[in-house]
This record gives sequence, structure tokens and C-alpha cells, in this order.
Amino acid sequence: MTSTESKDTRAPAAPGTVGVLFMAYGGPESLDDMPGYLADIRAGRVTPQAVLDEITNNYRLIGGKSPLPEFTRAQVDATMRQLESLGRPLRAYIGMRHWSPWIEDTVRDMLDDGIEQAVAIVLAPQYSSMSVAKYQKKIKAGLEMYHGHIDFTFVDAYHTEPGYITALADRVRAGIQSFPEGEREDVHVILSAHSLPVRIVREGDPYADQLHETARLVAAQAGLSDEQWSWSYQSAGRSPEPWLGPQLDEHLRDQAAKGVRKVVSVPVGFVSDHVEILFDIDIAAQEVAQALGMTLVRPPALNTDPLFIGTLASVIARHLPEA
Ligand SMILES: C=CC1=C(C)c2cc3[nH]c(cc4nc(cc5[nH]c(cc1n2)c(C)c5CCC(=O)O)C(CCC(=O)O)=C4C)c(C)c3C=C
Ligand SMILES: [Fe+2]
Ligand SMILES: [Fe+2]
Repeated sequence: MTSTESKDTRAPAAPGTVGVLFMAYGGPESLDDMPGYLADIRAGRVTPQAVLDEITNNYRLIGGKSPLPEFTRAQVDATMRQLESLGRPLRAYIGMRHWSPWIEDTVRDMLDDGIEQAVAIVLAPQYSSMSVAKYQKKIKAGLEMYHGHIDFTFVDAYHTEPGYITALADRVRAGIQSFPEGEREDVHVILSAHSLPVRIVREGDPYADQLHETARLVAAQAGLSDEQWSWSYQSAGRSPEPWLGPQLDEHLRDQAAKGVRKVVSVPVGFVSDHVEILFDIDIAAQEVAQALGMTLVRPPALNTDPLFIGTLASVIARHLPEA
């Protein structure tokens, strides 16, 4: 069954069918969704009007909605097609953390379908108490809310999976090759990911370490020397406490001060196009780079790259209960 099949037309699952629950951040499907979407992300705290206006405008500039739900559905369908070769009865489900289809509602659908065993994976390769752990808590909340039991196996992280690393290294190489041959030696690669409050990492969160591990593997596989690449965070939230840095805009300024004029930007923590790439890099960071006299190239996001889809399929296959 594909991820797009409607709940109304879905038959009960055959006995022994294993549910595969793909979870993603969620995104507004129109500008009207913005206040509700932000209220959920901000856990009900009122979003100041200026912040709401700014973020709404960012979405307007990338087409008035988040492309994340569509890319998520495409990733899920492609992964399930690969998993068909296992010859096992599997059924795909999608649950979003901050927008519909909400994880809790999807868990209810799984219970209604008679699913008893399931694998849950987040479309984010690095584990954090602020991301993956929160998705997993929502599954537990759904089971409590609907008074059911499903034996879930959780995928916590897959940040060193070879297919994922190769797909990113391919992007680094493609970005460098987009410059004329004689200029490629001067290209600097910036690998980045969503920032997190410093406090969370000080409390022992593995997110930053896992990101650095991913980045080192990607740089090594792309054959970059230590001078040819650097690390940056991006998309820090608008809260007063310190977030992990350097932020992409200040990092670009530092690199420009060192004489860098050609940049390849590869966000490694995001697996599909959404506002943190399409606005934060393609518009905001691009503007900073241009003002600094830099050329910034951002290769395509992973989306349905076969290497990445193969990674998802293999990670899920390894977490399936014994047949
Ligand atoms: C590991 C941590 C986080 C990841 C990964 C992440 C991905 C991610 N975020 C957005 C969009 C928004 N995030 C916002 C706030 C926000 N994000 C995180 C953490 C991660 N996000 C935190 C801790 C916060 C702060 C929440 C709070 O209590 O205020 C926001 C709100 C506006 C803002 O503060 O900038 C948006 C929008 C996407 C699309 C995404 C990856 C798919
Ligand atoms: Fe976020
Ligand atoms: Fe964010």
C-alpha cells in the first residue's frame, strides 16, 4: 500500500503485517496554516506578530507552503517500493510532529488497522532529545490516548550509514564540479545542520557529536582536506538563550575575511527540501554571500535520491521483527 492511500479505502491489515511509521517535522500546506503551525512548534506560547509576519513571508517567498509533506510522501513511496523485495507484509504510515497527519492520529489509524508490530523511523538521521525523542514520545502519547498497544521498534539514528554518506559526498563533489575546472581548488565546502540551544548539548545530547561524525565522513569520502571544508550551524530559533554556532551568515563573513569567494553549501541534517534550505540557505545565506562577493552553490537536497532511499530501506529492514 502506498502512503497516499486514503484511510477510508484502506482494508484491515492482514495478520502479521508490520507497520512502518515514517515521521517527519511537518509543514504548513498554505499560509493560513502558519499561526497554528507555529503555535505547535512553540508549544502553545504566543508567537509575537513580528515573528509570525517574518516567518510567513519566508514561506511566501518559497511558494506559499512547505514542500516537506510532498517530499515525505515521495520518500515513503520510494522506500516501500524497495522494501517490496523482502516479500514481507508491510504497511506504510506517515505521521508528522508539528502538522497533520499528526503522529498521534496515525497511531490511531495503525491501531484501527490491526497493526501489532511496527518500525518507527524519523526522517532526520541524527538523534536529539529535541527532535527524534519528541517524535517517539508522540507515538507513546498516541498509544495512551487510544488505549492500544503496538510493539514498536525505534530507529534512533542512522547518521553514519554508507548510502547516506555517499549521497552527501556526491553532492559535495557535484557542487565543486559546478565551478570551472581551474577554480575548483579554491572552492570551500560548508557542511551545516539545524542549530540547537547550547543548553541541550551541555545536558548530554548526542546531536552535535553525531553531526560532526556525519560531516567528517562526508568530507573524507569527498576527498576534502581539512582546509577545504568547515562546519556551521543554521536556522537557530528565535529564543533569547544561546544556540550552537557559528551561524551560517556569520560563518560566511569569517570565510570571506579569510579570502574565500567560492562556496558549496551542503546541509547534512535535512533530508528533503523545506524552508530551512529553500529560504535559510537559498535566499538568506545567498544574499549574505552575494554581498560579500562570494558565489554560493547549493546542490539539490537528498529528497528521493536512490542512495538515500536505499539507506532508509536497509535501516528499516534491519529493524523489522523476525518473520
Ligand atoms: C535538533 C533540533 C531541531 C531540528 C532538526 C529542527 C528542524 C526543523 N525546524 C523547522 C522549523 C522551525 N523550527 C522552529 C523552532 C525550533 N526548532 C528547534 C529544533 C529543531 N528543529 C527548536 C528547539 C526550536 C525552538 C522552539 C521554541 O520553543 O521556540 C521554528 C519556529 C520559529 C523559530 O524559532 O525559528 C520553525 C519554523 C523545520 C522546517 C525543520 C526541519 C524539517
Ligand atoms: Fe525546528
Ligand atoms: Fe527551524
